[in-house]
Amino acid sequence: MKLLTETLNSIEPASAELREQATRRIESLTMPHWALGRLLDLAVDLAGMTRSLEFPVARKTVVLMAGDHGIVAEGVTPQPSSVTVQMVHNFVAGGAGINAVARSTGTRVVVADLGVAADLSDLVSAGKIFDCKVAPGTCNFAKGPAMTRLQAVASLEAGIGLARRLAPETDVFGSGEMGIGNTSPSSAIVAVLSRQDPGPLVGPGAALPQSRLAHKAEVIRRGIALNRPDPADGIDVLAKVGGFEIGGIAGLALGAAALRKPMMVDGFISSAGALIAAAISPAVKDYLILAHGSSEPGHRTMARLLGKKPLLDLGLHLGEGSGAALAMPLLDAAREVLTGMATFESANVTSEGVR
Ligand SMILES: O=C(O)c1ccc[n+]([C@@H]2O[C@H](COP(=O)([O-])O)[C@@H](O)[C@H]2O)c1
Ligand SMILES: Cc1cc2nc[nH]c2cc1C
Repeated sequence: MKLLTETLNSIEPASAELREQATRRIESLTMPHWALGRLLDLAVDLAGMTRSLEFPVARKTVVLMAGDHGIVAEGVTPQPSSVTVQMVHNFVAGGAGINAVARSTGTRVVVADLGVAADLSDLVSAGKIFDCKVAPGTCNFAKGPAMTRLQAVASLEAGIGLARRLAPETDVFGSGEMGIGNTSPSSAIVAVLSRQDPGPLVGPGAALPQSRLAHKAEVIRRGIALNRPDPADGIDVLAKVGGFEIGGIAGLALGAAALRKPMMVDGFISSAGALIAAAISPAVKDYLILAHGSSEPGHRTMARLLGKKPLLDLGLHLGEGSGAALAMPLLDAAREVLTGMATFESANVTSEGVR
């Protein structure tokens, strides 16, 4: 609890002064007013987060957190839990979607076990993954809480610990996850925090047939009614209906914010982690960038609660951090615009009528 408290105490809002300076600089650059649109909004955000007009974004790290879910016993996913550990091996071997996308954008991928229901000690001792295992899978939240409050704090602190450990070699964090069943806790989290029925917030996840969606929604509805998570207490929501990798993502967001570093949020599950972080510390939102709009239906509500517009809209629903890795080059573009463009004055371009 000490690490969490210390981290929460050191999160400050983004700098209004640096946002203002970035805005003034942009208005002096040789283009019609705000002509590079949301790329410029991104530049202002990054300046405010990092307190610099020459914000560093070169070193990008997606932290891919894996965990298993007791709720799988309720038939909410067509995939067996064993796919989680199989995919962890695939990530380490470089053969997954995230590995391909990350290679193409110069993004490093690190893998952490937050709660996989399998023995990963070989990969841990070979230094291929971080061992942050809280427990081998959550409990079934249709029958009781997914985890204890202590375990929820442990998962948050594991994410904070990863942020701290990777910070010396990271300018921008990206969130990623792998966990068969994890769209169910994610739908539960957005339902609780938006105080809505889960029905419209439930989607196919990893290809659940349309005919099973009503069952999935009913299981989640029952889990919420049974556990009664308190929407005013993010840790309680995480403990009652969350997941270990979701807690890890929330912790990564808190840790990054405390270090004044941006975190690129991937899709549906990552956004559930971001929502937990924001429920614990609203100022964390200043350090979050929403990479893309997931095609899971509940993601729109998540984006609204986070107060963010996704950068990309490509129909992605893979998870793993793939959308976060894909959006990373936009940060380089934002930096180059702010630092590399000529001003009206330096380039001798008439600014009348455009400012
Ligand atoms: O991030 C997303 O937008 C996303 C949307 C749908 C599915 N996923 C991935 O699919 C898995 C969870 O799906 P499910 O159906 O088993 O709950 C998990 O490993 C996620 O990484 C991810
Ligand atoms: C193969 C596979 C890869 C994934 N990556 C993220 N979730 C996944 C789910 C499955 C089933």
